[in-house]
Amino acid sequence: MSTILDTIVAEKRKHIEKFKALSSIERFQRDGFFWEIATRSLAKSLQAEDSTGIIAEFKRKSPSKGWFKTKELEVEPVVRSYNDLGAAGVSVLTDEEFFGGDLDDLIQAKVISDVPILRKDFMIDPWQIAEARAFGADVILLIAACLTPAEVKSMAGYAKSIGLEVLLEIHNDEELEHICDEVDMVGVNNRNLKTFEVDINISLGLINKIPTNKPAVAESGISNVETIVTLRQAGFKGFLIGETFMKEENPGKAFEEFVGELKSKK
Ligand SMILES: O=C(O)c1ccccc1NCC(=O)[C@H](O)[C@H](O)COP(=O)(O)O
Repeated sequence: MSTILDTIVAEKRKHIEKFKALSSIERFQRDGFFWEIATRSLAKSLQAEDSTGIIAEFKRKSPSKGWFKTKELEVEPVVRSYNDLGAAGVSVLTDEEFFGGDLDDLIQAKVISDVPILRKDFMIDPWQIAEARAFGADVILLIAACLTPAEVKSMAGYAKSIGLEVLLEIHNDEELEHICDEVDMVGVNNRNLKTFEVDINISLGLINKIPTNKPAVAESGISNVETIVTLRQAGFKGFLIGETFMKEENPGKAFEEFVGELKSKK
């Protein structure tokens, strides 16, 4: 039986074939801005002394929850709040069909912020990595469930060669084999991308198997500060949070209140 991840990846292949014909990797790299846009380090930001560790996410909809607000929800006020009020990084979903995203969201987020920007998408081709760099990303996500270990190594190697950091996402013990030197951070997705089930114990069960030189990021299903305290004690440096903020009328305000509560626990 095919899963949502299979469906997303199949659509992604079609999208890449169509758009690759319009702009090649070489063309992205020839663009005047490609090498000039300075990149920011998420790994460093997560490890800074006073970091909240929160990678706050902007997404308009998700396969598990549908639309959070409207198609028209603007990036600017939400990302400005994330940036100004304590996010260690910002994650921007760029997939249009399943998450309501847009590459323009990425470049807008980069321009109005000074924290590192993660392009969150389903990366299966180096062409998408060049595209991410051209549209202002600092970090890309590689999902182990979509790639072989050899593909992770070569795609992460290409990302590093053009100045991007790599967050590798795993979900189980088998996917630990995808971790390689070229990867900067390891994320554990608490959401089973096949069933949508979310369980924080997935992160807690894998943390001691992640190399200590790669900052670990817990992803998905984090809805309260107590969970962050638990994950931090276990060794996580980063916490990727989307729905908890995006489901609120004012995601920026929800983020501010969350960070206020987190700081009071320190
Ligand atoms: O969120 C989904 O429904 C989903 C379905 C299929 C593939 C990926 C999906 N989400 C991507 C993510 O992993 C989350 O956007 C991210 O980790 C933040 O999670 P959350 O805080 O639970 O929104």
